[in-house]
Amino acid sequence: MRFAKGHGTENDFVILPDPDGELDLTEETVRLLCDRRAGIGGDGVLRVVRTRALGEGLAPSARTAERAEWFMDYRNSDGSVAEMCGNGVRVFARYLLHAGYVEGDRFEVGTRDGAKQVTVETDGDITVGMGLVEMQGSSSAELARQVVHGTQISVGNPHLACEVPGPVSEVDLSVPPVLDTEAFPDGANVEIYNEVAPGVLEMRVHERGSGETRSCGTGIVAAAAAATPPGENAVWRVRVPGGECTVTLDADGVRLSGPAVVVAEGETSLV
Ligand SMILES: N[C@@H](CCC[C@H](N)C(=O)O)C(=O)O
Repeated sequence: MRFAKGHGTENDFVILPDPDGELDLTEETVRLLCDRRAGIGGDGVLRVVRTRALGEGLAPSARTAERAEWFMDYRNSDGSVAEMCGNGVRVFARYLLHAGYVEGDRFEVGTRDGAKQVTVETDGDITVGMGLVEMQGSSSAELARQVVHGTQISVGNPHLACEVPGPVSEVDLSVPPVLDTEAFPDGANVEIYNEVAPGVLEMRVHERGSGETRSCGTGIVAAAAAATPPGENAVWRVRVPGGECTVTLDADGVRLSGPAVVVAEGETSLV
C-alpha cells in the first residue's frame, strides 16, 4: 500500500491514503507501522478517508465533521483511537494539498471532535481552529520522581497541563504518569510547562497512547490555555523539543499555528 510520512514540529505520523474507506486498520497494524525499528516509525497514524466512507458513526457532538470532504482518522502509536490531534490536523492538511485532494488556502478537516478549519498562511505555516477548549478544574499526576499539579482541560481530547517552577528539561517523563482515574477515566495527555519569557512557554508532554513525544498540538493549546488568565486574550509562542508553535486565544476562538511537512512517500508491505 502507498504511504507518506510527515511531521509537525517533529510530532511524526505515518499517513495512509484510503479515500474510499477500503482499509481495515487494526491496532496491531498501527503498532507495527509506528514501530521505529520494525516498521516505518511514528507517534501515530493518519488515515486519509472521505468522511462519507469513514465506516463508523460519529458522536452527536462531532457531526459537524460530516460537512468536511476529508476525515482524519487518527490513531496513537499503541493502536488506540483518539478524538483529536492538533499537529495531526496540520500535517493531514499539508498532505491533502500535496496529494491534490484539496485546493486553496482555507478548507475544513473532519475529526472525531468535529470539523476543524484549516488556513494555509502566506509563510507556509498551517493554522488550525481548535474549537472548544474546556477548562475542567484542578488535578494532579504522579511522575517518575515528583507529583505535579495542574489544570484539567479538554481540547476535544483530555489533558492535564501543569506549570513547573524550573526548566522542563529537568522533569523525568520516562514513565507513564499516574492519574486520578475518576477525573480521567479514559487517561490523559500530561503537559509540563514553564513561562521562560513574557509570552513564551517551554513545554514537554507525555502523550496518552504514544509516550513522550517531541510535540503535541492539543497539548500546546492546553498549556497556553492554562497559562492565560481567565477571560483574557493572549498570543503564546510555545517551544517544544521539536520546534515552536503559536497559540492565539481571542474572540474568534483558539488557533494553533506552526510548520507541517510531508517528508517521504513510498510503498509498504505492512498493510
Ligand atoms: N499529538 C497529538 C495528540 C494525539 C492524541 C493524544 N495522544 C491522545 O490520545 O489524546 C496532537 O498534536 O494534538
